[in-house]
Amino acid sequence: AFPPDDQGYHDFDEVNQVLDQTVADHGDIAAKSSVGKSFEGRDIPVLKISGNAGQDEAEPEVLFSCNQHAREHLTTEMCLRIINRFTDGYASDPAIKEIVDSREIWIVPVSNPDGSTYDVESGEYQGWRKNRQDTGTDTNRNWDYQWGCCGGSSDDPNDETYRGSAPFSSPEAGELARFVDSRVVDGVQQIKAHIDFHTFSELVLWPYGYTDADTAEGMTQEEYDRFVRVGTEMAQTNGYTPEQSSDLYVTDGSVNDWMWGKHKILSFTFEMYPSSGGIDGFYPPDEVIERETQRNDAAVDILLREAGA
Ligand SMILES: NS(=O)(=O)N[C@@H](CCC(=O)O)C(=O)O
Ligand SMILES: [Zn+2]
Repeated sequence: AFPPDDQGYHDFDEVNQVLDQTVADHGDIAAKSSVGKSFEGRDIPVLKISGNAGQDEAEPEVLFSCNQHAREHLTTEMCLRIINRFTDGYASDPAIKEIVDSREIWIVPVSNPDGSTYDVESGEYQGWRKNRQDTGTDTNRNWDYQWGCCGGSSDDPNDETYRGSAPFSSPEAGELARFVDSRVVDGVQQIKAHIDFHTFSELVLWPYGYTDADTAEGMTQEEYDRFVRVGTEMAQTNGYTPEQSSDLYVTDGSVNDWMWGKHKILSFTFEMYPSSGGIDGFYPPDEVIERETQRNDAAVDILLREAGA
């Protein structure tokens, strides 16, 4: 459970209660399932939001994933904002209804349930980042694209950016990857766009992270220019800084590089509020949740529209 002053945040059990209530209230447009189990055996929930949610329809799909890093709890609230906005708004807002009826939206509010739970269960924040496998793996260095290639991760199990013993050695990354692989239908990946939400620094990041170069194998100038255009357009709505993720620092084995490198999914990382800070930057007071999640509503709509372009 979160500390008394931060009850506005949802712990893992509370997230599952929200998801179950959402399906109970909006069963025609919301369906809950699991992408698989975490290291400690927790089901990693995914909510699908779409008209006729029970059927796989030929509509562009978009994935929003949150809380890959345990202490980045504001991101879980970001995923819950997306869920509430597109379910509660469906009956009353024609623009919301239009989007939900023409897309299949997948939301994973807690990608790292073991780490997230560990970080808060004592009632005091642990500052934990990784999963809870042995000394912890940074799942955002564990994806099987250019894994460990380029000095963008660590081979030391005690480091915060430990890449794991092998690509997808962490069940959390491996299971989410398997879910995305499963969205290849008749040879075509149905998921067209993705945001992995992180905190903090207020940035919109696009691949590749493993190299400083704009273009590389699997990324033409035209494809890069599209990332820049869409990333810049989204950043103009939330006031974040748009840049290639390697402009921040080189990362290898990141989710964005895999989503694009393997599946050509237009995949971004958003670093949310605050823009700067120390360890306290990971723990903004719950009073900012509403403002800092609604801040991304327009960017989310841009990506949902772009998925059909
Ligand atoms: N959220 S964070 O860990 O401070 N930053 C992310 C940045 C991700 C990226 O550059 O692709 C990371 O290092 O995995
Ligand atoms: Zn992060």
